[in-house]
Amino acid sequence: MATHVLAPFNKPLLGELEIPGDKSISHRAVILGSIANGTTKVSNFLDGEDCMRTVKAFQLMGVSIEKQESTVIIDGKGSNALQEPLEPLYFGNSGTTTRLMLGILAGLPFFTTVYGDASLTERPMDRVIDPLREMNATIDGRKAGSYLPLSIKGNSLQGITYTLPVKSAQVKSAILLAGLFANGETKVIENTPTRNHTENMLQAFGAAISSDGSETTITNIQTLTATNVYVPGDISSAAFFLVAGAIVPGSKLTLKNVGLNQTRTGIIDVLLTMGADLQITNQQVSGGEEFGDLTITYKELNSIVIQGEIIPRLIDEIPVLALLATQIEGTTVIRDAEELRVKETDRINAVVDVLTTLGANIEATDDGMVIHGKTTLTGGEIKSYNDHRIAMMGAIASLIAKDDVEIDDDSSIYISYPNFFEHLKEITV
Ligand SMILES: O=C(O)C1=C[C@@H](OP(=O)(O)O)[C@@H](O)[C@H](O)C1
Ligand SMILES: C=C(OP(=O)(O)O)C(=O)O
Repeated sequence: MATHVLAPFNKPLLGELEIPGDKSISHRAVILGSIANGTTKVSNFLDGEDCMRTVKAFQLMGVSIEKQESTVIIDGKGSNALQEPLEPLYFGNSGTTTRLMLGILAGLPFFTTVYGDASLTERPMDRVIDPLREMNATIDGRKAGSYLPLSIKGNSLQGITYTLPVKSAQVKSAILLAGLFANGETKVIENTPTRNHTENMLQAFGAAISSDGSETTITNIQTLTATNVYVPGDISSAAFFLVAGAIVPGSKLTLKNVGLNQTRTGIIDVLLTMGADLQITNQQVSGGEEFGDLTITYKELNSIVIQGEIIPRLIDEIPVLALLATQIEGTTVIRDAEELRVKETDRINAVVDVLTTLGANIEATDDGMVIHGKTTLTGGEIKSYNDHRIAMMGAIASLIAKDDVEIDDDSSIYISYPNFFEHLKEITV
């Protein structure tokens, strides 16, 4: 537990940052590299706690995975070479590890038990377990198999057609990964598009997958072929510094090599609709994933309503977008974001609590929040709720606060952005 006191800064933020690798893509690179045949080299891998849970899980199943700084080398020998782990798999705080691994473990011919920390233990897993059971998976656990700890007895799986009842890329991914081991065709239909990194990476590893953006179909081809993966910077991490640049007068920040996959760029659309001065340069593509440099220059913004299809494209950015809204004249409304209630904490309540403590005018609704700006933020003692995105939102708020902001515990930040405070220091000199 590490308390962190941040003094107000209130001077322009200037500089250039290389944002660490994307968390979602890093998880998927380890998963597919571990079940493929051949050597997968993953560069710019996110060395965060969550992604290391995925690495450790495969190491316990006998896969050789070596890490040299931000490069990870996976010696894949195909899914048949995976071994029954001798101990329960610990997934820490990582929802992505848990849900994607359930899709893999359901089709492997051995027994596994999985568990997590207090937060993960309260997050719903029935959203993944229900469709996997339809595919003939044998999964059991607490509350009729809806919550961790869980046990999984690998089975021969059957393909299904499944329409997602929740807007979740983790659920979609779990079903598609199980589809790699299933007989026949597995089809996932989503009414609102969610991040498509699993589909892109399965394609890059040679899977038999096709997608029109709302219907994705996969068939079992027995083997995936290793390929090298470059992980672009995580736009969900870049979001903290995009907002920092947008709320501190006089700032100009460039964020290099940030992932620009269209299913993730909701924050860019929101900033542009609000009238931000945001430039995108050096656009490139690798492994089906777009990336480029983002430059944000401070400018007064307009309040807007954020709702509907854009929500899954910025779901993890909502805490810091709420902070942004406190610095905009008028009322910003966020709707259709009920998924925030089942993240690392109930992020609607956590955001409202933290920003209210700092003097903002913000109300929670069932599926979002309403923020009336512009308010001067005071300092104060805030709770991080053990949630990395809440802790980082609080740290960014301190830049414009009138007094010190004390975060009760900043250790969760290692989950997704281990060098966050170094970056904050770099631009506040
Ligand atoms: O698939 C992924 O990598 C993720 C999907 C999202 O969760 P849901 O699928 O639960 O919406 C997101 O919030 C999470 O940080 C990462
Ligand atoms: C929700 C998140 O991650 P996960 O679901 O993997 O715990 C997140 O990183 O904001």
